[in-house]
Amino acid sequence: MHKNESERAGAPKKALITGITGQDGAYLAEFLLAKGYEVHGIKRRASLFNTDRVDHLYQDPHEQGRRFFLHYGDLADASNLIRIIQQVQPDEIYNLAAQSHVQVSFETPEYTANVDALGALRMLEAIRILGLEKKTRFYQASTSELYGLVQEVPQTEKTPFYPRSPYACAKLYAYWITVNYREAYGMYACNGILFNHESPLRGETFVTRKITRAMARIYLGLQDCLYLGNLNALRDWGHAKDYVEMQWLMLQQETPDDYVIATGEQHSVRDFVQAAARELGMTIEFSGEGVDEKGVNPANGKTIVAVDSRYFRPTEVETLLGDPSKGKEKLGWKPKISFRELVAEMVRADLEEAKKEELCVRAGFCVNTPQE
Ligand SMILES: Nc1nc2c(ncn2[C@@H]2O[C@H](COP(=O)(O)OP(=O)(O)O[C@H]3O[C@H](CO)[C@@H](O)[C@H](O)[C@@H]3O)[C@@H](O)[C@H]2O)c(=O)[nH]1
Repeated sequence: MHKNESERAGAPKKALITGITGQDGAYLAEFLLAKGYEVHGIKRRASLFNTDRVDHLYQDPHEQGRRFFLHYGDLADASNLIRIIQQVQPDEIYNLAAQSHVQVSFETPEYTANVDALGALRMLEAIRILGLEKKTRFYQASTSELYGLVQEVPQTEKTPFYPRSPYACAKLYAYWITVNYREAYGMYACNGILFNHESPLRGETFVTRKITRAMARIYLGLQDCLYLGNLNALRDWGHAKDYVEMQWLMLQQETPDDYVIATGEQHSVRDFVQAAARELGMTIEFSGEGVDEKGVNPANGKTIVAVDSRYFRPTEVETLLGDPSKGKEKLGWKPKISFRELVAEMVRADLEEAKKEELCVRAGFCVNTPQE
């Protein structure tokens, strides 16, 4: 495996993670700290802390031998990125920050392009401006959304792209600029084409977390109904914890390359709802086919899942299925956590959250939890 300057000098390797407060950032930071890295993360300034996912990694600035550092920054701010990279002198950069919600990108296309497309360019340019092309390895969080209107099943590193949202169009630029800087300047830059990856740390408005959170709340009587969009959408869902290992592996090779990260297994949104319900011992039925179908609880005849067209996208990605053979062969990687285990873990975690909420409600503390 590749050894760099820092390791040869006996110092810990340094990693810089953009998007460290997100799901993947948190798992990756934990993973790299366990490997002995010094980990630096960039977080955006907000009026709330927004560091819940990495709070357990926080080290008091007065402690000696700290290996975890957070810096204020933003992918829209080039001079700030240059300053942080100059200060940290990272061996590896993981560019995970993004406006990552596909539906939201239809409402904020320009912002999404600025952060997701130009943000990647700003990072690559910063490395070049600082003359770190030979030192700093770069990972770009690319996405299966690039395949959009799929041209081939399953999708591999060679499948043509057909983006279907402002988000995917921005990510298409980021993918190609990463390839271009690799070819033009000999940089060690890689794209991980990640299929959907979930966990209890997933944001609440992505469909899996929305489902597990709602089912747990319905189970405890805190919510009546779950409104969803396209129940027929098919996704290749893996566990985020498995996928961050692959992100790291990509930067440890002799030569840089692009890889699909996926499970090779596909399920529909409807399957996910049913799997979550099963974990809670709830049986729901979807009556009839088509978009107006309703999930009914046979125990009391109540509708617990209903379709709301508000969640339909102007252009939908109907089906995604990845072929991770290249990563398996070249990097010796394979996902360890099954679909069933993923759903079970998410449901368990959300049931714990819902129980806390129930306790507050019963004790008279009114919490108005959003149900988006
Ligand atoms: N969010 C959401 N999606 C819904 C809903 N109902 C149905 N869906 C469908 O569920 C599918 C998955 O939606 P998301 O969980 O929002 O994820 P995504 O659009 O596939 O994008 C995620 O995965 C990409 C990797 O392929 C990532 O690149 C992207 O950032 C995001 O994490 C989509 O087809 C969406 O239309 C709903 O109520 N909410």
